[in-house]
Amino acid sequence: MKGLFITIEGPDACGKSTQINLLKEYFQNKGYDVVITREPGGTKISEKIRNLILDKENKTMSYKTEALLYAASRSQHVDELIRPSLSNGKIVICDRFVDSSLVYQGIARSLGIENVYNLNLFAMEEVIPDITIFFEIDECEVKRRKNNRRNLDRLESEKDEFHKMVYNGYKTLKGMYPERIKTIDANGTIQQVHQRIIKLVEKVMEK
Ligand SMILES: Nc1ncnc2c1ncn2[C@@H]1O[C@H](COP(=O)(O)OP(=O)(O)O)[C@@H](O)[C@H]1O
Ligand SMILES: Cc1cn([C@H]2C[C@H](O)[C@@H](COP(=O)(O)OP(=O)(O)O)O2)c(=O)[nH]c1=O
Repeated sequence: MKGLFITIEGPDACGKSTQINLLKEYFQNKGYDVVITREPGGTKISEKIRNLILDKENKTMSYKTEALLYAASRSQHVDELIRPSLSNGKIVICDRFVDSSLVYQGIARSLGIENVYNLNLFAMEEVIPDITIFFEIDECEVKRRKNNRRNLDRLESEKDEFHKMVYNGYKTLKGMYPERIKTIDANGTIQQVHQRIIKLVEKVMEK
């Protein structure tokens, strides 16, 4: 039995983890076995790689190194947690996955979508999300939500221009993979956004 692999994408602080927790409860109440996880991270080794990448002290890290580390973290995550969970018929909900690399490293860091995709194909092999939910949100609302946080990591501290490239990058990706990547309006209250996600997910599960 094959499970369901859902990934959540969007700009920093758009509300992904808040919604992932609600979605997990929703599925559990329906009796499903759910695994929630995140990238970079999700396993002990991948979390160590995460600390290395996001540490503000590592100012001289090259963009290529960054892309390779994200892919290394993903490879471990897929082999140790995601693939086995899906093989056991579980629903896996992951906060960011390959599309973050395509957008942040491929587009915003200008390494090229194709280059970044190829090295991630090596990392993920056949494990591609069944559905990717992209959180579309007003720039001002993201800033408000970000202000609720005290410590910004190395990538979050990038300038507005970088975050604009990320946001537009997601729109480019959506054009490339319209069947897999679905957009939801992430403005509004936590409950409003949750209901929009449920609607979308129910449609996917009907198929
Ligand atoms: N719909 C919402 N309206 C207002 N604030 C929100 C909403 N969703 C999340 N937040 C708040 O915004 C901040 C970032 O949310 P979080 O879920 O951590 O985002 P992400 O996982 O995308 O970084 C948190 O302080 C969270 O409580
Ligand atoms: C998974 C992944 C994340 N990232 C970035 C996006 C975020 O700025 C950061 C992860 O931080 P995190 O705190 O997990 O995300 P968020 O701010 O959305 O809650 O790493 C990449 O650049 N490439 C990737 O492949």
